[in-house]
Order: sequence, then structure tokens, then C-alpha cells
Amino acid sequence: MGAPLRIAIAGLGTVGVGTVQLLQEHAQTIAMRCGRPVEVTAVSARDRCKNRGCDVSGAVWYDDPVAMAREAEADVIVELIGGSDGVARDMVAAALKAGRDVVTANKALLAIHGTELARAAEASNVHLTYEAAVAGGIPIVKALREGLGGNHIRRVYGILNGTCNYILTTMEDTGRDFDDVLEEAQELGYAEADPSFDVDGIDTGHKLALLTSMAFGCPVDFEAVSMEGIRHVTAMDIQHADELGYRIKLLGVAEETEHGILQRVHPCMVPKNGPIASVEGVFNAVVVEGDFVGRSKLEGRGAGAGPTASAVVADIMDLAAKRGAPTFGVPVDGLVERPTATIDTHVGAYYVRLMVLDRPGVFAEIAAALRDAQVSMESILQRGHDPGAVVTVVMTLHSTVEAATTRALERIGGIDAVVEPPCMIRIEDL
Ligand SMILES: NC(=O)C1=CN([C@@H]2O[C@H](COP(=O)(O)OP(=O)(O)OC[C@H]3O[C@@H](n4cnc5c(N)ncnc54)[C@H](OP(=O)(O)O)[C@@H]3O)[C@@H](O)[C@H]2O)C=CC1
Ligand SMILES: N[C@@H](CCO)C(=O)O
Repeated sequence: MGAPLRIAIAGLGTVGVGTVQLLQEHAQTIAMRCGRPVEVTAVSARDRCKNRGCDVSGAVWYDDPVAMAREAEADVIVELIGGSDGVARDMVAAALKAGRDVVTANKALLAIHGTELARAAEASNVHLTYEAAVAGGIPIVKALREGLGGNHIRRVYGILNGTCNYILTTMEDTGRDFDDVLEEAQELGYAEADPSFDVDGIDTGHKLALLTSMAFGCPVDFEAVSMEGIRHVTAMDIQHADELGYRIKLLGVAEETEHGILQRVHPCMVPKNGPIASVEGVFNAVVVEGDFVGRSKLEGRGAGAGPTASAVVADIMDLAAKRGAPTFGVPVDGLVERPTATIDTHVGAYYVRLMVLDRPGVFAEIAAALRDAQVSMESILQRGHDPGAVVTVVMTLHSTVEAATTRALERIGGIDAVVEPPCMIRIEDL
């Protein structure tokens, strides 16, 4: 058995405590599999007196995680605090500068500063690893960088946020309110410190930006991700989707298109019998389409203490066993800028819900707006009949370039009888 790998953990919340518990419960198996034990020698969090439900009494306590990253007697620094800037960024930068390997679950940090931090890791000849940052317990980072590394990847997509999938499936199954289910997801430890990152699609955007870099060999470009969340999805839309043969999922999609790499995050209607629709609750799924492998789907829990700790510990074990890869699959200087496509160029079908005053001539105005934008309607249905009152109109549109759909919906939104902005959800054959 080799000398212990000494690790210092900053952040003893949902993921930090899960990681300590896993390392303690499976200490023997981990030591056997890596050829050396893993010891937690230092820890840091804000409140020293908090009862955390795990024993860290053998570790040196640091109030300041940046000092810990620089000074602790540790080979690996584990950052489980969160946030794209501030103390998380400072401590990761300090650890890399001090020549220590870093493990993090922090997708916000890497989506924004990933390329710069990967360069710092290379300069110090150490590793920066982040399996837990994308899709919780699913080993997608390892799969993309190693297992599927020989493929030319054309598209990677999936359900990347456990909180949103939990909300959408629980709303569908129980008819409960959005806010009520979000609160439950927070209690279960799934949500980000600021849950608007989950429900506004930002967390999915962070993860997608990392997947894009690994899949297409380009620098991380979070700014290029088009993001839309699930706040506008109502129980009525979920019901309509069901009637049309779909389920609603928040997807992140990165694809090579004729205009460049398109990264998009938005709710989608997906066929009920397809591989994405069956992914329920806190589960995530990531699908990779490669030229030699074809389509490969990985599914597992995307959030929560256990699955995330599983991924953090996988990174620690790789470092203990001296297995490593460049942060984004190739050295930073080998990452190649690719043209960026915008969401306007997306081509697909659409569901549109309108709230309109029930009066003669409204359908004609809607049809004229679609005609003038060269958008072809597949179906239109008015739900209910109540002259002078507000009724729901549901349309599906044939495959169209998004710029045309947007033009048509802007004009429809301006019709007097349309009393709310149109709700548009993309339909995907995934
Ligand atoms: N929860 C999940 O399912 C997943 C989370 N992640 C990521 O993991 C990271 C941690 O998330 P999670 O465990 O949920 O977050 P929590 O909010 O549960 O835990 C955060 C921890 O960081 C500590 N902390 C905050 N600020 C400081 C500071 N200035 N100095 C020292 N310690 C500090 C807190 O200390 P104290 O306890 O004393 O307040 C707390 O222990 C985030 O990057 C998140 O995005 C990734 C995948 C899944
Ligand atoms: N808040 C995130 C945690 C996992 O990254 C989610 O719900 O997926």
C-alpha cells in the first residue's frame, strides 16, 4: 500500500458532507482500488460550530479556505463551496499556483473561468478535475474525455439539471405548484444556493458550456449559450403536451451546425416514447452522438449528496492512482475557437399557447402573421368557447427557422385580442 493521499476539503454542505461520508464509509475499498488510502487532513467552512452529521475532528480546521489551499498539509484541494467568483475562485487559483491538484464540483466557476484555470493547472503541472460539476453522478466528463475520445462528436445533449427535472415531473405527476415543488427540491439539497440558476436555465448553461468544450475541442464559451428556463411552463402546457404525445423537459443541446457550434438551453417537448421523456425526477441523462460510436446515452441522478459525492470521490481516486487528463481533453493551447451559431438559426417545430379574447377574426389575424413570416401551421385548436372572455388557443408549427417563428410571434403578441405574450416551447424529436 502506498503513502496516503492527503486531501483538504473546503465546503461542508450537501456535497462536502456527502464526500466525507463516502470516503469514511468506503475507506477500505477506495484504498484497495487506488493502491493507497485517502485521508482528509484539513477542512474549511464558515461555521466551525455547526453540527454537520460527519466526523471531521481528525482534520485541521481553517476559517480561511484560501489559506488552506496554500498552506494545508495536503496533496489535493477539494473545492465544494460554489460560486463563479469570490472565495471559490481565489482558493482554486491559489491551490493551482501552489502546485496542488484541484477537485471541484463548481460548474459556475469553470464555465466562466475554466480556460484560465486550466492554463494555470498546466503551468503548475497539476490537474483540475470536475466530474461532479456536470450531471451529478453520471461519469460524463470521463466518458467524453476518455471513453468516447476517439470519436468526432456531432451533438451532445440532455437533461442536465436535477432540480428542473424534479419540478417538471413532480408537477406533471401530482399537479402541485411550481413554488411548492421548488421548495421541496431545495430541502432535498438539489438546488443551487440561488435557485434561479436552476429554474432560469443558467446551471444547465454552465454545464453545457463544459460539455461543449470537451466534445468539440474549443475553449469554454458560456457567453455563447442561449438560455431560457422553465418559469413560464404552466400546468396547462404540461397537460397540452400530454395530449399531443409529448413530455416537457429542460434540455441543454450543443451541436455542430452549418453556421457553427450552437449551444442552447430551453424547455422542449419530446416524444413520450423517446429516450429523454422517460427520465424522471432528479435523474439526468446525457446523450452523445459520435461518428463511430453512434448514439450513446448515460443516465443517473443529477443532484444531491450521494451522487455528487460519488463523482467527487471518483476524481480523488484518479488523482490517488495518478490517472489524469488535460482539463478539457486537450491542452489549452490545443483548444480551437469555432464559429458560434445563434438560436435564430435553429430549425425546428414549435408549440405555441396564446391567451386570446374569444371574438371573431382573431384566428385570421394570427394566420396572417404566420403567413407573412413564412411559418407553416400544423394544427390550431381553441380550448373552450366563451364570447368576449379569454380562452386558450394552442398551435403547433411545422419545422421552421427560429428567426421566422420569432418574427411571427412578435406580431401575434401585438394583436389586441392576444392578452399575454405567446408561450412558445420547442418540439424536438429526441
Ligand atoms: N447540491 C448538489 O446537488 C450539487 C452541488 N454542486 C456544486 O457543489 C458545490 C457545493 O454545493 P452544495 O454542497 O450544494 O452547497 P452548500 O450550500 O450545501 O454548501 C456550501 C458550503 O460552503 C461553505 N462556505 C460558503 N462560503 C464559505 C466561505 N467563505 N469560506 C468557507 N466555507 C464557505 C458553507 O459553510 P457553512 O456550512 O459553514 O455555511 C457550506 O459548508 C457548488 O459549486 C454546487 O454548484 C454540484 C453538483 C450537485
Ligand atoms: N442544482 C443542480 C445541482 C447539480 O449540479 C441541479 O439541480 O442539477
